[in-house]
Amino acid sequence: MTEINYQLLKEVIHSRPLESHKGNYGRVLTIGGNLNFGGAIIMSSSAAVHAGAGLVTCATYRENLSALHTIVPEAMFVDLANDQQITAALEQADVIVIGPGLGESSAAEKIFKKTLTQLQSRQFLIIDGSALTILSHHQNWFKRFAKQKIILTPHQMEWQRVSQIPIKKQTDTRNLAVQQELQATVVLKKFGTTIYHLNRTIAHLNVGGPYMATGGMGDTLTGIIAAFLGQFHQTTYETVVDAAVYTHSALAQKLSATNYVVLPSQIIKNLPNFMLSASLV
Ligand SMILES: NC(=O)C1=CN([C@@H]2O[C@H](COP(=O)(O)OP(=O)(O)OC[C@H]3O[C@@H](n4cnc5c(N)ncnc54)[C@H](OP(=O)(O)O)[C@@H]3O)[C@@H](O)[C@H]2O)[C@@H](O)CC1
Ligand SMILES: Nc1ncnc2c1ncn2[C@@H]1O[C@H](COP(=O)(O)OP(=O)(O)O)[C@@H](O)[C@H]1O
Ligand SMILES: [Mg+2]
Repeated sequence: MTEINYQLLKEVIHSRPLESHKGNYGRVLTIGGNLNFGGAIIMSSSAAVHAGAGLVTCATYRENLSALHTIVPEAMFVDLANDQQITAALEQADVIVIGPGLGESSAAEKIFKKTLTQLQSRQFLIIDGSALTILSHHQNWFKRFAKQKIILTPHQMEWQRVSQIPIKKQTDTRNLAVQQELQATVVLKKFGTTIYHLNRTIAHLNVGGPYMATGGMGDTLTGIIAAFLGQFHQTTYETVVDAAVYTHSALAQKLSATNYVVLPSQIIKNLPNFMLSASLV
């Protein structure tokens, strides 16, 4: 087991070459946000923009469009109810996030299955929130369609649903066994988040705390992981995932020095400054 530390950020976050453009920093597609949980996919999209993704497209329902564009005008929109638009968006993306606020309706199940079916081997897929619960009901889809480069970001209850391991019995040995069967990276979110990689290495997070316990905190993490995977290619993708998870909690910890609670939107706003500091040292 390795402890993730600040040193890792220096390996991953570099100054940008002068001759580069938005196409060099990742096309991120975020899928989610039903009527009740629109904020989740907006936070994911906004986190991706603020963590440096070159182009972010949010696939959500029309009801969320004006809120999306008010909060993060940098993000583009595709209508989650428009099959043709979704097909094209899935085709073009480098990194896909599915699940924040998606809900578990039959339409949500359909879009999850479509995403798995269309997934290309060059693409990264981050599965979070409602999509993890859908996955727990349809493990056969996952085994049939999924390719490598899939990252699951469950909290302990979502992991219980997917792995069938009760929260109290979620030890590294048991978690690793199921993760290896799934053949996906697993970011198990909790106090002391643990990341299980395909090569069986286990990375442990020793930053972050209860000031992060606000709805939307995990949704925000998905956007940071997506942006990092879209733009940082000088190390292995496992290292990039570790660096993204560390950034989310280390930044929250920094902000907690002067704030009783740290909101997802505060983390989002402070990402560019935090990343600049890491790129300079
Ligand atoms: N603003 C928005 O739009 C927001 C939208 N959201 C979206 O909502 C959707 C549903 O996601 P969800 O996580 O809220 O619900 P669910 O999957 O039922 O899990 C909760 C259950 O698990 C249990 N639990 C045990 N351990 C836990 C742990 N370590 N961390 C957390 N929970 C833990 C917990 O136990 P309890 O609280 O009862 O003690 C409870 O029984 C999803 O799409 C998400 O993206 C949210 O992000 C909020 C902001
Ligand atoms: N006590 C805590 N210590 C460390 N991290 C925490 C704590 N409480 C919450 N978090 C972090 O907040 C995030 C919560 O994720 P999640 O439950 O998926 O949130 P949501 O679905 O509401 O966006 C995770 O990254 C988790 O590690
Ligand atoms: Mg969540």
